[in-house]
Amino acid sequence: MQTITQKLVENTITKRATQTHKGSFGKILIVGGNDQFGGAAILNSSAAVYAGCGLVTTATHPSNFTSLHARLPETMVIDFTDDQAIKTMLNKVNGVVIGSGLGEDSSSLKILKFVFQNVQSDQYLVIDGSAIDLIASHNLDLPDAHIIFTPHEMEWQRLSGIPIKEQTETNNRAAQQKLNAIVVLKKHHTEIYTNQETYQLLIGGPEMATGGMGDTLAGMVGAFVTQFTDNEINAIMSAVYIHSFIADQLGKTQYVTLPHQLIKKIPQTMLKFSQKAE
Ligand SMILES: NC(=O)C1=CN([C@@H]2O[C@H](COP(=O)(O)OP(=O)(O)OC[C@H]3O[C@@H](n4cnc5c(N)ncnc54)[C@H](OP(=O)(O)O)[C@@H]3O)[C@@H](O)[C@H]2O)[C@@H](O)CC1
Ligand SMILES: Nc1ncnc2c1ncn2[C@@H]1O[C@H](COP(=O)(O)OP(=O)(O)O)[C@@H](O)[C@H]1O
Ligand SMILES: [Mg+2]
Repeated sequence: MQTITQKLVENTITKRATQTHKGSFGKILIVGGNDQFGGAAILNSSAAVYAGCGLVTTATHPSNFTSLHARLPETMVIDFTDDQAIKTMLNKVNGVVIGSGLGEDSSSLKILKFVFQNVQSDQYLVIDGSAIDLIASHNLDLPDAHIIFTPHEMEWQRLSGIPIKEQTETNNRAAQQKLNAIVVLKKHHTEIYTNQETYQLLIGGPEMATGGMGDTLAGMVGAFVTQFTDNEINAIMSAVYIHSFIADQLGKTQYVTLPHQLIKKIPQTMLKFSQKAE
């Protein structure tokens, strides 16, 4: 298992070129946040915007529109049951983040299936939270896309069938190969399984154990893979590293670190890393 190093992150978060515009830094569609879990959509979307994604559109339950806009005027919104609006957005974006707070009822399942039917093979597809559980419980086929799963240990148990106590590198790798997707297995010392290699995060800690912390990471991963397109694996590792790096910094003066506080620190942390590249 290889360690994710600070050097890798410094070399991934490069200085922005001047001859660019918002379309140069990724366009993503976030699909999540039902009427119970609106906070997940807010955290997903905020993390993506603060992590530098050029254009973010959030497909969510309409009851979340006002609170989302009040917290994050930078995002655009659509009703997540509006198939035509979703289809139009899927023709414009280069990445999708689906599942945080999506819920698991029949409406959530319909939305997930519709996105799977319409996502394009060259798009990044980050699958988190409820979407992972829906795939597991309904045995859904995966679409042709650049798929990145972000399960916590229980979600991974549901998806892979491997009980948490048996989630060894060998067992996890076998399940990852079957899925043929990148797996970010979130836990203390998160592990990332790619087709070639396993990477481990050695930073982060229990100050991060607050609901919404994974929703935040999913938004960051979406923003990084669509923005730092030279190397998708380095982009994912950088998102995972910076997420925990900020939490550790905040953890020096706070007993717990809240997802919305972490999100606010993303831009200044990215600047610091971008100034250190060789
Ligand atoms: N503000 C919002 O809108 C929020 C919305 N959210 C959304 O809610 C949806 C449901 O997601 P979820 O993660 O809350 O529920 P679920 O998948 O049942 O997992 C919990 C079960 O797994 C177990 N467990 C074992 N190991 C674990 C581990 N390493 N990490 C975590 N859990 C672990 C755990 O064990 P226990 O706590 O009982 O010891 C428990 O039995 C999802 O769409 C998500 O995006 C949340 O983000 C919260 C903020
Ligand atoms: N004790 C811990 N040590 C390190 N990281 C942790 C710890 N507890 C939680 N985290 C991190 O917080 C995030 C939690 O993700 P998740 O359970 O999906 O949250 P949520 O669904 O509530 O947003 C993961 O990135 C996980 O690695
Ligand atoms: Mg989660």
